[in-house]
Amino acid sequence: MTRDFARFLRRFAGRISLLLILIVVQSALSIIPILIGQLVIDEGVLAGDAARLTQLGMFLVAVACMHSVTAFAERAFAARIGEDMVLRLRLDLYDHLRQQSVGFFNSAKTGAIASRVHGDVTGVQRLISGTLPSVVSAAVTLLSAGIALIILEWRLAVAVLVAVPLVYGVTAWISRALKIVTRKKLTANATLVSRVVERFSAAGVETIQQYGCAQLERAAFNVDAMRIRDLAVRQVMLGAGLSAALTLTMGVATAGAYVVTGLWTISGTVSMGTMVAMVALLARLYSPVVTLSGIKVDLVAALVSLNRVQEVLNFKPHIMDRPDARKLPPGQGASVVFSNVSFEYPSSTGLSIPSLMGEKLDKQAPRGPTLDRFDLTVEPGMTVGVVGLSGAGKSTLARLLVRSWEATSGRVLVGGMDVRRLTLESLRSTICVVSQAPFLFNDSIRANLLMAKPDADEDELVSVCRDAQIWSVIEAAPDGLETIVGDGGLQMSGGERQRISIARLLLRDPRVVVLDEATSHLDNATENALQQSLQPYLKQRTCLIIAHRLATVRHADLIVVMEGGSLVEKGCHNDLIEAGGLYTRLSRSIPRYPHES
Ligand SMILES: Nc1ncnc2c1ncn2[C@@H]1O[C@H](COP(=O)(O)OP(=O)(O)OP(=O)(O)O)[C@@H](O)[C@H]1O
Repeated sequence: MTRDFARFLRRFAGRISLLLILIVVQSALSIIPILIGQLVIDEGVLAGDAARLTQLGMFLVAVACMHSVTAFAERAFAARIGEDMVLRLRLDLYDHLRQQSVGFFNSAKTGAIASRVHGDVTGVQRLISGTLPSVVSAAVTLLSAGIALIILEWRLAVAVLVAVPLVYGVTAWISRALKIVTRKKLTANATLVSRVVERFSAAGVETIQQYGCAQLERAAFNVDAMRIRDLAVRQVMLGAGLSAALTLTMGVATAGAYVVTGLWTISGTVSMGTMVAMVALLARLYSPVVTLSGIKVDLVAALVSLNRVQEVLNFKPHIMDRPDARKLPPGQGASVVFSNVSFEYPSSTGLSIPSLMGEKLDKQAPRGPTLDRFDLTVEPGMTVGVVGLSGAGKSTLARLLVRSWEATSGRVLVGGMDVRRLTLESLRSTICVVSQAPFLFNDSIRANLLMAKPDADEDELVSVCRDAQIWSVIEAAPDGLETIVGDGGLQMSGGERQRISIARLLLRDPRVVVLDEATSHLDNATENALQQSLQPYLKQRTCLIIAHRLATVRHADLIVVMEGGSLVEKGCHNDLIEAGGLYTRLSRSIPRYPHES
């Protein structure tokens, strides 16, 4: 972790060096007035030299001016560097998370990820722009006050040093306890955020209300919140205990210094000015120690945050471009081939970071094979219907195609190339999957559409919405394309969401289209109209239509029937009905609509 942080800091080496110089100058300037104070008493006041007094006074003013200018510059510069580092860290984290596979996000809790990107990064920011400059400043003050004390009276300096191991021991012991508590508190915070994000989503609230489990949920929230309270109190008590112990040590040491230097002054060993300067320096010496002990609390918290950020940055994505990955050559259609593909969803362990997953998910075992030696060839421009019982593995085919997961054995080919040899960017711009429950972002319909083609003009948007049979709905809405779809698109009906995402697919204009129950929420008439308007579009593309409703696929060039992850039947509608197998049973068990003969 320290190595990673050092590598990260190296990117800012030039500016950090400048900051360090500013801190050193600023801290050294805070010691000079004390040394001048000694001269003021001995050479000005006690010697009765008014001219020397005035000269020293002017010198003090000059030092004060320089001190304030450097202090201001140091603060401003530290803040700038700190914020720049945080920006870099946030972008690194964002880019890294963006590359993680679907499996990573399936296993991780959304709230836990959010608290890494926001809470922990803010913790690191405090480290960089607040804690680190304070540490350096306190250390430099400590050093310069120590040197000045040795120059003034080395015997007192030695006496003071005796207290150092004691201070160090107390600090180290409490810091260890603090580190554990801080880590636990951050995890507890993430758990609470995850609960709030999930339970207070529109769908979460609806489910809780429907099943009347609000009291149970409240109790669970209370447990999480109480845990944070207890840990926060323990954290503050440890920090306060550390400060109290150190303040007591400093108080005793200062009293001792007063008595000792006072006796030396009485016996004439040191001058009055030296005594005043020594006591002032002692305060300068101890105050950084107290500051450093306080900082230790922040430092521990910030280092834990940094560790948690690094943990994410060091987690290698499971699915990424190979070094020799290529783009799919341009062309019209693209074939899709599943060649002897077997697949088993792996256990959650290793898919994501344990501290993002929570204990239960981390212990989940694999569920067994989902696809078993599956073979299918879809020629360019062909439309293939995929049907089968729920859980047969139909949607898994789509997930393997876009490489959200990788086949355990066998090969998946698009345009004749193994998907593992294609760049993810090229693969995912070639294939577009519309699922049964498409996700819309809480923004306008226009913004959701423009995701697929940011430069699409108004005519294009209207045209794809007409083809997707959603334009009449948008036109009738008071805000038209500016209508906000709500959290997850929940202010639209299921069928409207599906049609908006089909419009988005049309804008994206991929070479391979996968419609995974993409029209399942539509009434028959609307589905028919949609099929009619999509026909010319789909004819030019390679198409996989996954459906339960057999009418959706009956006109496909080929229909494949899946059972338990294997292909059990294939043919056209009439052949399959005649064969009297699973397809026929499916056709009987699903209620027929009047137009399905
Ligand atoms: N991310 C996952 N992790 C583990 N198992 C999964 C995951 N996604 C799906 N499965 C399991 O894989 C099997 C096949 O799922 P899949 O979604 O492909 O079925 P399907 O045929 O599309 O079903 P449906 O018709 O109900 O949509 C199911 O048993 C499911 O529980």
